[in-house]
Amino acid sequence: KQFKSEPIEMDYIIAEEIGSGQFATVRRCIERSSGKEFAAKFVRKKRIIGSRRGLLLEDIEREVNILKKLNHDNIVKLFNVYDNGNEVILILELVKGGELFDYLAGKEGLEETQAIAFIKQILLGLDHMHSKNIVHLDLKPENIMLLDKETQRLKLIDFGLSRVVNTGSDIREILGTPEFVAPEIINYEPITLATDLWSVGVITYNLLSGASPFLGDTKQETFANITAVDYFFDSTHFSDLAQHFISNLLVKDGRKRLTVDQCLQHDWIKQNDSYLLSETVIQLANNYQ
Ligand SMILES: Cc1ccnnc1
Repeated sequence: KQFKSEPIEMDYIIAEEIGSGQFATVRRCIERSSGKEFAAKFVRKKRIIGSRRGLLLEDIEREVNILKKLNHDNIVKLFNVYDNGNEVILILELVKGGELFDYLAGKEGLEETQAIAFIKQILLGLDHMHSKNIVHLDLKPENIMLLDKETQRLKLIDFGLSRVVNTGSDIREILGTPEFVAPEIINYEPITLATDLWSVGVITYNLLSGASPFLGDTKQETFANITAVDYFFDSTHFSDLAQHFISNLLVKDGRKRLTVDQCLQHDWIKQNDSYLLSETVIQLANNYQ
């Protein structure tokens, strides 16, 4: 038995719904023994083979096994797993600040320093995953949450499509969300760690401009724009450094894209370090006046 079979209500008080997706509902919960808050992700199991509802146990186990391997500030932590027959319930770290998607809504893009701070955290979480040959495959603002409204700390939360990419087993499955998928996904070519870096390019474009570089009126149009790498920097939202960063990620050949390490060393990301350091020095100086 790999998941706990006693009723979850024995150990947790189940509270309000805080998120829901195609196959899962997330509710805030409180651990009875400690009073600590967590997120309980109820993942529906497929009852009938072929039915569109619910996930196969093997797919749920894949997400659990991947989460168990990960331990990083920018990745949601997994604490426990229950199986009540109809659902598998993941007890996860509670992330309360809402989706990056909603934070972006209604804005015409973020200030460059804010976007850099967000992308840097996504890259740090990705660096941890890629160091273990784990690829996310569904990076998008809906799957990135703010820890809380005050701090600007982010966590990657959904590993339902994540895979371990190792030499040999080349995965070729249509996955992910049209706007954010890389050309190799559409062309049914082997998926590599670089597949995530394409999505980082799309998300960066999105954070700076509020727009989506490849979005068409239909899924087919979006796919055509992606495989043609047909996008442009239409407006004043992009500094030269930002354009250089993005255009070295939105590259058709995955082998030619920046790696996570190269992204973290890129001047667009590094420039912010000096900005943050100077801000800190100014704060300290003010405190001593
Ligand atoms: C939606 C969600 C998922 C995981 N942790 N907190 C909130």
